[in-house]
Amino acid sequence: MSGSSTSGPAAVLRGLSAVLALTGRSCPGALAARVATVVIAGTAPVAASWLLKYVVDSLAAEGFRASDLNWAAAGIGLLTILLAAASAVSSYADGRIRRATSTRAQSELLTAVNRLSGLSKLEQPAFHDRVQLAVQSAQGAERLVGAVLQGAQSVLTLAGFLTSLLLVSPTLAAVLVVAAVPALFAHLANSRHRADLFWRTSNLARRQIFYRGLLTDSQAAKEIRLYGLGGYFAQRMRTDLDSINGQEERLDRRLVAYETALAVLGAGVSTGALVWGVHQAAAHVLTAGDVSLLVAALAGMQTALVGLVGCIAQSHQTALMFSHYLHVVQVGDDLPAPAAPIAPPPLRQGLELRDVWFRYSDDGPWILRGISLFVPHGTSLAVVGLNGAGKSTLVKLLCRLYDPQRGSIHWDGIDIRDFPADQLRERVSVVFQDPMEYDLTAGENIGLGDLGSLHDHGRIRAAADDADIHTALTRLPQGYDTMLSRMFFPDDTEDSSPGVQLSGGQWQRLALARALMRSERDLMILDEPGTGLDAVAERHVHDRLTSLRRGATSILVSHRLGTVRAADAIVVIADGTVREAGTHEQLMTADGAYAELFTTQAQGYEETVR
Ligand SMILES: Nc1ncnc2c1ncn2[C@@H]1O[C@H](COP(=O)(O)OP(=O)(O)OP(=O)(O)O)[C@@H](O)[C@H]1O
Repeated sequence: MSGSSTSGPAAVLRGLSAVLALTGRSCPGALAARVATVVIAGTAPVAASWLLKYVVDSLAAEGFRASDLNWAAAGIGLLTILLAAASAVSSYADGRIRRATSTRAQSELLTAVNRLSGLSKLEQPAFHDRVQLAVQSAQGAERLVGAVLQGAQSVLTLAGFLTSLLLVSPTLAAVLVVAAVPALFAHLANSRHRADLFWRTSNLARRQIFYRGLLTDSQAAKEIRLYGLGGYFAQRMRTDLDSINGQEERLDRRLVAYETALAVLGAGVSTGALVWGVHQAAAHVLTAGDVSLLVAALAGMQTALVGLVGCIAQSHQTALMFSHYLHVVQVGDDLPAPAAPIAPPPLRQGLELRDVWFRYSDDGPWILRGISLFVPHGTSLAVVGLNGAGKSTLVKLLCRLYDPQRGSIHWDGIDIRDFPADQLRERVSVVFQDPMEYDLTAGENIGLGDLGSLHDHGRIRAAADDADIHTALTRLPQGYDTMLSRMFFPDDTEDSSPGVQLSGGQWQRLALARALMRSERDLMILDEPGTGLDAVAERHVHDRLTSLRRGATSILVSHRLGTVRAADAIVVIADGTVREAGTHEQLMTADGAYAELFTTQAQGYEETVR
């Protein structure tokens, strides 16, 4: 991050105005109430000190009558009541602002992240850091509002006391203002350093959260214990924390020197002013009331100045941090939107890849190097190849989670970049190689495949049947309503017993059922749907999928060559290119890479059986 572009005054002002606008949108009523309390709390101390001066001068005057002071005493009492009420109202309004602003900021942030159509931004570590800082600043947005309001209150108090002091002694007022200038700049510099430090250490902070997650995650616990990795990861977390703490410590140490010097300067100025005031009163240049006003102004101005400097520093720092939030909510989509978007039509001719080249980053290796192939409508294509050949990458390109750098993918002859990505995905059903395991009920885990049918028990059950998981789900304690989580309880139930966990193969079948909620879509893509299934389940699921895919356009990625031989066409991907293509029989006759893979697998089975 360049320091100048994101930590200059322009960035601070951008952050400030964005947070105030956000608060205005989130809770205008509470903000208005809080502004009213600022006016009361900012001006009441000044008004009280003038009333006090009047009382003291009256007491010292000849022929003073106690009844003359009744209104002044009542005024001081009223101000005290007003201040107390303002304090209570401001606590309440602050609570509302905190809840509304933080909720709105976080929801706008997540909406922005979710607007990214592709995966590439989310896979960049720097963007990750920004999102993490943005989440922190979204949660702390209300602190910035609080600091700005507190600052405004201090400005009002300062202005009031400054005017009062100007009436007593313009020189003294000028000395007090000049004494505050170094404090202001020191705090501003400090907050800029702090914001830079946050950014510099965000990678370390993210990593130590990762280690902490590993050490407390039940999924990771097996390997961590088996390989004895606990101490190792704890040590790495410690090293990262030490590094962050070391950098913070150095900054804090610099601050001690600053703050001591500033406190001594402030105390010196106040003491000098007081001594001067007493001498002036002794010489009858100032009245006793003037001295009481001077004492109140000195105390009030010191407090307001410290408050103002603190608020500026805090809002400066928080506003700079807020630039990360603004960066994320304003981030452009990682997939270019089509200039003239077309709604994807039902697939009728087929899907075609024309000389597709792809790599994950500009300086990374090419993963796909000129892939060309055609999947006619209503046929099945199987994709096979060694680990890392680029099969899953191809699947992700077909879903437009990335765009190829060269070449194009066509849906009935139309470049898929001309479709809005979400509309293309509406026409596709996919089981990814690493499907999600949602901490939700079994029924929801399936229904999520088609949100519109989330509560359609008939369809959910049919999909579970097709994925051969229905019977297992009915045996769960609450059937389809069983929570598949050890962390959360189901909503809207009295039941607070923890949910259950499924086996790896059962989760895999659940993911398959989720995809089958969309089985009527134009294109079905299955990336290793058999991983984790036992032999009986695999046979069963495979037969079911074969019949479901019949007449539909489908792409199946699999290492189990027994399951791909029925496909209408098979391609072998190697080194990012199509090494071979044809039917099972053609490829076996060609005696090339496919035949070698197939024979090796078949021999493995035969040897096992023997
Ligand atoms: N998000 C990513 N960022 C960078 N490189 C990636 C990413 N995903 C995959 N790769 C790289 O792309 C190459 C192809 O990966 P891909 O997952 O497409 O292979 P695959 O053929 O599906 O392998 P497997 O049979 O093991 O599932 C690998 O070298 C992998 O390291």
